Amino acid sequence: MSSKDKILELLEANKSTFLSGEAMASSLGISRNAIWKAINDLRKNGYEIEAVSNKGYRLAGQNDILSSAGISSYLKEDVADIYKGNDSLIHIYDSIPSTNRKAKELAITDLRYGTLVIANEQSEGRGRADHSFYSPKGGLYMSVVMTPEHLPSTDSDEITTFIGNAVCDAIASLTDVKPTLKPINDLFVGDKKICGILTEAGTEFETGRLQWIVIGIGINFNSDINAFPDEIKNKATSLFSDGNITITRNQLVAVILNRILK
Ligand SMILES: O=C(O)CCCC[C@@H]1SC[C@@H]2NC(=O)N[C@@H]21
Repeated sequence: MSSKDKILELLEANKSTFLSGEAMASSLGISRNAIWKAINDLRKNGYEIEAVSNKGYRLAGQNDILSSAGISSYLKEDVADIYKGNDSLIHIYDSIPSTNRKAKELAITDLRYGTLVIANEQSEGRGRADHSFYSPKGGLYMSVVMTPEHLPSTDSDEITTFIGNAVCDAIASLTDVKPTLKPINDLFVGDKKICGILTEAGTEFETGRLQWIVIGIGINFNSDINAFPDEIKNKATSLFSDGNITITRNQLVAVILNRILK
C-alpha cells in the first residue's frame, strides 16, 4: 500500500478527529515531508482535507470518493479480514462498461471470495433479461464475487432474496429510507425503483456444480432522476437528492458487504 493510501486509511478511520502530521509520520514510519506530499496528492485527487495549525489534518465530511481505505474503515472485523493485506481484491473504476462483466472475468481467471468491483458509472450496465441498466454518475454500481461454501443456500431464488433483504437492511440501517423488496429482486421506495440486483452464476461444465456467483447491485444514490431517459424517469427514485447526502458510498458498500459476506 502506498503512503498516500495509508494516510487515507488513517484519515478515514479517524474522521471526526484531527491527526497531527507528526503522529501520522511516527505511526507510519515516514517523514513529515512525505506526509505533506501525500496530503497534497490526495487533495489533487479530489479529497477535501482540512488543515488546522497545532491540530493537524482531518477529512472533510462531504468527501464521497470511492476508495479501498474508505470502505475498509466501515467493515466489521471478520469481513475486514477478507480484505486485509489483499488490495487486489478491490477494483475501483471511474467508468467501466459493466462491473458484473468485470467481476465475472475475475471469477473465471482468478476466483477469490469477496472480489469487489465498483464504479462511478457504467457505459453498458446490464439488468435482468439482458435489459440495459442506466448507470450515470451519482449512482453506486458494485459487483461482488461469492463462492457457494459461503452462501446460506445454493438455490438461486433463496440467494436472490437473501441479497435483496441485505441491501434493504443496509439502506434502512444508515438512512431514513426504508426500501421494500419487490420480487424478484428490485428495491422500491413507494412505487419507484431505487435499486436493481442482478445475480449471475458460473457452473462447472462436466458436473454442473456451482462454482461462483456474481452479485451486481445498482443503487440510485445521489442520482439526477430528471436526467434519466423518459421511459424510466417516472418509475425511478434516488436515495438522496438536492445534495442532502448523509452517508458516503464507501459506507454503504461496506455495510452491504458486512451483511452479505461472512
Ligand atoms: O434492474 C435489474 O434488472 C438489475 C440491475 C442490476 C444492475 C447492477 S449495477 C452493477 C452491476 N453491473 C451491471 O452491469 N449490472 C449490475
